[in-house]
Amino acid sequence: MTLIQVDNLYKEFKRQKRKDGFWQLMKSLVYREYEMKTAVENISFQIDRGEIVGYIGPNGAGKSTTIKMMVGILVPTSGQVLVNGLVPYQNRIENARKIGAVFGQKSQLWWDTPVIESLRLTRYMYDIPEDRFHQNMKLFDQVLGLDEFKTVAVRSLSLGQRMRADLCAALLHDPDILYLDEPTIGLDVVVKERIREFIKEINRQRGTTVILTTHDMSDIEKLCSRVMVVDQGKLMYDGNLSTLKHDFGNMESMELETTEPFITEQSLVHMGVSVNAGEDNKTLLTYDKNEINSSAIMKWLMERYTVTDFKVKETEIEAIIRNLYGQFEQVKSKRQEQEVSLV
Ligand SMILES: Nc1ncnc2c1ncn2[C@@H]1O[C@H](COP(=O)(O)OP(=O)(O)OP(=O)(O)O)[C@@H](O)[C@H]1O
Repeated sequence: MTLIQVDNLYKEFKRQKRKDGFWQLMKSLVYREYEMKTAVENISFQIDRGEIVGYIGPNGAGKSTTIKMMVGILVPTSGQVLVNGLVPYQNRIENARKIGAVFGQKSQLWWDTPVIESLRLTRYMYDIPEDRFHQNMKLFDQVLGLDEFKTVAVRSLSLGQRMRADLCAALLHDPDILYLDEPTIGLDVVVKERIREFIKEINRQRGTTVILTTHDMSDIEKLCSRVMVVDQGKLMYDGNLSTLKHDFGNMESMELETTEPFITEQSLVHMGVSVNAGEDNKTLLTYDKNEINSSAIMKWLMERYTVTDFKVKETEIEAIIRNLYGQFEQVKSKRQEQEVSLV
């Protein structure tokens, strides 16, 4: 069932033109010139109830602008967003009752107030029944370990504790949708894991729909079945992680250890394998697995070396994403060609 419907969403900002040089800068203090910046360009998608969607892209791609339009903070220049059947910016209060949001570094809690008091104030604001508040607090204690710091003032919390407290505040009123902007940024691995587990648990238990932006690809791998990639305001990819990996993660590497030092031979380079020799007879071979498979490389190796250890590794999602921006158009046109030839 569709919960969020986005059609041809477009947002542009008017901003002051940047000038280089001292005199140009002085002039711009008197004569202001403006330019339009397109942040989101005709994006369309649907999100169903219960999905966990990763919304990713490089800095300045338009992620936050899209989320702000879904939350109702920003009004689109054109196009439409419907969340739970409501236009968010026209129904901000009603929409706010059904959503929870955690925006990276900004806390929604009262800075000088102990966490528990902040959460009680949130309860009051959303008119949450007393028993529901206690049930939720029990779950948050169990999964996020709130007890550790709930009497501490928000200003004295560590980043990880504050993020955990913010998540509780965002979920206290049982929202249908949880928007998370960089939920694990700056956290240590243990807290990251705890937060990911919590998000999964909430999604599993309550069917909460989660939309998250992140630069941490482990968040995507561990949480999201669906990924949307935005670049320069345009939606470049919308699909599952395995298709993304298949289309863009074609590089594989082989770590190997030999008894003798490895010598790069032209025949291997001609096979399309790049060689990176390390210390202690350890070598890293990298190749496109759509062009050559690991058994062919292994056969080549066995004929020349005594291999004492080897490990084949798929490209990590981080490397895929790094290589991916810019490659979209190629894959899109390849797909279109395939579709045309199938017709
Ligand atoms: N209020 C604003 N006024 C002018 N330009 C803006 C405004 N907000 C965003 N932009 C511009 O719109 C573009 C998209 O910004 P946005 O914050 O949505 O990107 P993002 O993908 O969230 O980036 P990041 O990963 O760095 O948070 C950027 O070029 C940004 O400079």
